Amino acid sequence: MPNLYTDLEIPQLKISVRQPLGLFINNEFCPSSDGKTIETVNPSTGEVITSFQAASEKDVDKAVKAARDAFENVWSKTSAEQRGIYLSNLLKLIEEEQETLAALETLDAGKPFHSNAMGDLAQIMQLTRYFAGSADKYNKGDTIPLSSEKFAYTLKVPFGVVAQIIPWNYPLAMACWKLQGALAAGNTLVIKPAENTSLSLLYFATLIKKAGFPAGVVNILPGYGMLVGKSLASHMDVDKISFTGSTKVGGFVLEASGQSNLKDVTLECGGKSPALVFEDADLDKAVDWIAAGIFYNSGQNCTANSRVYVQSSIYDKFVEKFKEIAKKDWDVSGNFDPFDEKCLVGPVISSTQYDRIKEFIELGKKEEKLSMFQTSEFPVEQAKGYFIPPTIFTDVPQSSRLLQEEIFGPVVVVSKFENYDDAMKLANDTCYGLASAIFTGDVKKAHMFARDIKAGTVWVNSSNDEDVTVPFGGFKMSGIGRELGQSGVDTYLQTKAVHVNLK
Ligand SMILES: NC(=O)C1=CN([C@@H]2O[C@H](COP(=O)(O)OP(=O)(O)OC[C@H]3O[C@@H](n4cnc5c(N)ncnc54)[C@H](O)[C@@H]3O)[C@@H](O)[C@H]2O)C=CC1
Ligand code: BAL
Repeated sequence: MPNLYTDLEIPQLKISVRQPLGLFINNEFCPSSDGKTIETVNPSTGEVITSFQAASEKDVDKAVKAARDAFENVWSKTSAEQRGIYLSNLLKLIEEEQETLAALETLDAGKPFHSNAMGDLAQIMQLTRYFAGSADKYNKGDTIPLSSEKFAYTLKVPFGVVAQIIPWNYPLAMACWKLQGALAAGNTLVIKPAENTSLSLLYFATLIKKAGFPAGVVNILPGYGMLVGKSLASHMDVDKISFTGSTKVGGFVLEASGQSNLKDVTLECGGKSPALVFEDADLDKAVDWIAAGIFYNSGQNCTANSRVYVQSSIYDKFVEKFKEIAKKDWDVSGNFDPFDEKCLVGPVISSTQYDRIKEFIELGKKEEKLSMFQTSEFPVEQAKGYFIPPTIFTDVPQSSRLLQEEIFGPVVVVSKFENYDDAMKLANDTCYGLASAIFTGDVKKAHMFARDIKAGTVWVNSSNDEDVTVPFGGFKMSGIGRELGQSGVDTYLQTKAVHVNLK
């Protein structure tokens, strides 16, 4: 029998974590059926932390069956109020264990503990509170009068077994964006964390069990995307799938649904979100928001404002201030321990992502010969892990690959525009439509922008300050469907129409 737990020491916080390493099926940790494991690496040091069990197709069948049995026999008979009570129990446990959960995010995903990791936990607690309260509120249908002898009503019913595929940039937060709403709506779940960030969700499984959720309601299957993710997407007994990750894999998930049982699909995919700065904006505030909107989480945000367009009259001033703030507030140099309070920009997630981002930087510098500023020397000689200094490319043409493709790192492109029409044309010229931001003192221009931009989220005089009560999702190739807010429950419910004949 393989070891299904290990003790992880985190000396910076003086804590030791009893870390589960198995698949979580029917409220028990178990080994994978074929004995395969995956090593997970600390991105701030490049060192292996531990290895965990990697699910096989057989394990996928086992987890889906557990979820199906739990749905048919227990969860579909559990009242909405009781579902809310389980979620409230979970909230209490998350509150008690927030430091441990955040520490695992720092260890496994490299997130600066005090800012990013604890920030993720704050959001997770808020959304768990929100969805606990929503379990008995958003599952109501309508009555539709038809004639004196006929009426119809609608029932909002859960799909049944829902699969969820999670990315590595917000391992626990993205899982919770999906998990809590789906449970509030009355579904049972099989969740696959990303292969490089599975530890926090496996630890979270222990809280699911302690909170009292019946066996089989939540099943967690660490493993490879090409195997576990693919098998869930094409599984004949999964009723709905929700995915967050690259647009390319989102397409595969949609295709797998079409080739199997037409399961309902929600996709949260990539982005190349624009931020527009007009000459009537408060420039200092715009610079602060835009720097945070690209450099927070080392730029690994689907909504990162990775394209910045600035009105030509203030362009030079903006660029000067932007470089200053990047250097002052977001530099990587000097602190490579994400548990240290002074570390604000952590490493990127993996050597693969590091190499990918480095290639983009080389492309901009050498092939496209763009003007580039970095807050410190790159490669960062003193760092063992995957640290990339904030990088700003200026005067970038619209055709540049750096401006069109999602880089998913602390790399931003800045360009000029002359007037509103010019700016809108540039801002909408992309296959993505996830988020957008405008900085202006003119309220009319702000509302025109909200009308004209093709994006699922619009920020007026701010950026990347999402709230769990507000729906989130993309236009165009950024996704299908919405999460968070009431949509976070609605997306896990389907409508049944009942026609009643009184004659
Ligand atoms: N929108 C977002 O939040 C995210 C966007 N990305 C984008 O994707 C790029 C590449 O990162 P990757 O790790 O390769 O992203 P990815 O899209 O491959 O990974 C996301 C999740 O999908 C799973 N997956 C992979 N192949 C699958 C398949 N065939 N069927 C079902 N599930 C599958 C992975 O195991 C992981 O859990 C990033 O540079 C970034 O541009 C990555 C992560 C999150
Ligand atoms: N900001 C949370 C969504 C994402 O970046 O993946």
